[in-house]
Amino acid sequence: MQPIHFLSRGPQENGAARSGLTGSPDFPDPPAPPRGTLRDRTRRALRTVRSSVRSLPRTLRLVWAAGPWLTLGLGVATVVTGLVPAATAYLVRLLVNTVVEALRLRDGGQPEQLDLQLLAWSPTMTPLQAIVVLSALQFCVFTLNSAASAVRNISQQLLQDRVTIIVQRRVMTHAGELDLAFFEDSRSYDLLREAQQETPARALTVIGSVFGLAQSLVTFASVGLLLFGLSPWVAVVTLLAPIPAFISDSRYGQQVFLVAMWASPLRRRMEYLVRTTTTDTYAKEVTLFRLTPYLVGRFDLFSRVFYRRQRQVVTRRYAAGTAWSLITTVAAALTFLYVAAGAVTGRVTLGDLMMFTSASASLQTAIQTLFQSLSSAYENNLYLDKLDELLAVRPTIAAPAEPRPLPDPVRGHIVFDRVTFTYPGAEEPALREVSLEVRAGRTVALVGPNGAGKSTVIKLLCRLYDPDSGRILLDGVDIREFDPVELRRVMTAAFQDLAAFQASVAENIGLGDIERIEDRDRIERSAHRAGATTLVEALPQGYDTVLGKWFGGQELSGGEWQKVALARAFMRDAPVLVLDEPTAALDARAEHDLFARLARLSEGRTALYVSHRFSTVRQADQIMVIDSGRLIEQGTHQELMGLGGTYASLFTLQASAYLDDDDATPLNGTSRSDDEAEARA
Ligand SMILES: Nc1ncnc2c1ncn2[C@@H]1O[C@H](COP(=O)(O)OP(=O)(O)OP(=O)(O)O)[C@@H](O)[C@H]1O
Repeated sequence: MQPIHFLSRGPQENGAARSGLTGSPDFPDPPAPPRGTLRDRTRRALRTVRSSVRSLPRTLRLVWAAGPWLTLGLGVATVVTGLVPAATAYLVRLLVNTVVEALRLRDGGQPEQLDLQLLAWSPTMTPLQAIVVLSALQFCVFTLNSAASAVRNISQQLLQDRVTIIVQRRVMTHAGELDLAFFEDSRSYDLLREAQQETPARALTVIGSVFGLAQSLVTFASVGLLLFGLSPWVAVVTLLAPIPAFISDSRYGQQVFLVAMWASPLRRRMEYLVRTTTTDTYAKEVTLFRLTPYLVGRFDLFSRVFYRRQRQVVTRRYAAGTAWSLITTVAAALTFLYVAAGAVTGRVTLGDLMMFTSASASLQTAIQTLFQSLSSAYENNLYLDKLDELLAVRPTIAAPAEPRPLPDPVRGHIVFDRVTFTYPGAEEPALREVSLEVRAGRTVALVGPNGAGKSTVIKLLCRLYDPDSGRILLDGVDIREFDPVELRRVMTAAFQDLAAFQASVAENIGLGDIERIEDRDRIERSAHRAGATTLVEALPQGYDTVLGKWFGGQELSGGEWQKVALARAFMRDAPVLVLDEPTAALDARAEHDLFARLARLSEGRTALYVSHRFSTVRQADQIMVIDSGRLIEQGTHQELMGLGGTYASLFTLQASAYLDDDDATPLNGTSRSDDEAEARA
């Protein structure tokens, strides 16, 4: 996996306090962007502009991919609404000048050349007629503006939904290609959360800022031109006045983002606490142990720290913004004074003054929107970077350039050749120099104390991870030479921490071979092999019964879910069957029945299973005992009992739990094994 550079661990991630429940909510200041001199700030503001402008094509590509027609609609509406302020201001000028002329004529003045370029085609037009035409034009402009606003709102809203869908879809598809290791790393979890939750929520602001930028640019250019015609320096002052506010805002925009990233671990804890009090899996214990007040208390603790920080940044940002925008207000007042004075001395007409009033107000708004959009585009850009960062994470377990075709048929001969493996971030290897051989068609049981490395063997075999050293061979070929997708096609598995899909029984089983999800015969056969037929038949709608509470379905017991998951594993015609404690929740009879039939069920497949129940383990063709990441014993039940080692002691320990204490054989198992056997018994 590529290193994730940005996501520095928050303070809670360091040291001992990594628990989601305990630990200090100490939340030192996030890194503040350096204050620097005015020059530094200006440079930073320019960087913001450059970065925002550079990000535009990417954002536009995203929006375009979401809906080309909607984007076009939004584009046209943006240009139209962008031109409206200039058109309105210009019409106001013509209208006021015409009214002044009409009043002059009424008072007996001589007709003057009306400054009505628009009406030049009809020099004979009276002022009254001109007023009617201008009012009609004004009406057209307003109507056009309303229509354009409607188009803009519709396309913006729809585009927002489309962008959200597209981003979520991309994240889903990409997450499906990533390694298991990615999901087991808390930093990746943050990245995934940012990309998946923040980015779609940013869709509105992304679109808003891009098109807001475009609209204000159009207004800026058209109104700027009008003002320039009136007085160049008025235009320049009006255009430059909002820049200080922008420089201030670009600093805070960056800080808001930094705070959000810094608070990510904190928010993850808050989300976790919400989940513990609102999710069914926790409900029993939370109620029984009366944990809610404690959990809510923890939530309060984290949320206070989070909120305090947010409040600080948000207030500072907007207070500073308002203070700086005073400069803009002062400049606006001065220019207004100048133009008004010009109207009194006759340097400009009354129409010019009205046009200036209307135009400068629109220009101020346009420039502010322009700068805000730049800041916001910059901020959104940082969030979109998160999405890109996620999409750039490549699985380390990828197909080789020229994958080797799988043997046809796959026999299922498995060899671990001095395999050592350490989990990412772990200090000790989970497996050390493990060498083992499972001959094709055999049923092999992996046993050993908790944390011994049994599941790790299974994960490596399914190529969810790659070993640090050593090789894993399938039918004599290193599994890294195959395409992992092809490799997993020849394996089927059931795990203890099974996936309970909120779907019908048939679908839950059919997902084991997605191409045959409609094949009811096969689904029923798989259920039969897993010993789930009686269970399914007792359900109200049989195979069509929806399971799980999410969508109002029927809840199953742990063991019943396991039977369904087992049936799913049997759906696939895979030569290698892997069962990682899939029977821990089954009752003794169900498990016994399953393993008694396993050899037949596996139908010549290689079956590798992990179990802590020695009564079933003994039926395996071969038993491998793993302890502390090493293979320490292997053989049949008889051979291992004869050996009198760990297996024999664990077996005897478990058997003795069913007998009187007096009958129990003295043991020499490790203390971990003792705990485990006690728990299992
Ligand atoms: N995702 C992981 N990241 C880091 N360490 C892990 C991870 N999964 C397991 N380990 C560690 O690797 C070691 C072997 O774990 P493994 O799950 O293979 O044990 P196991 O024999 O299957 O145990 P159990 O009987 O409890 O299921 C343990 O010390 C465990 O803490």
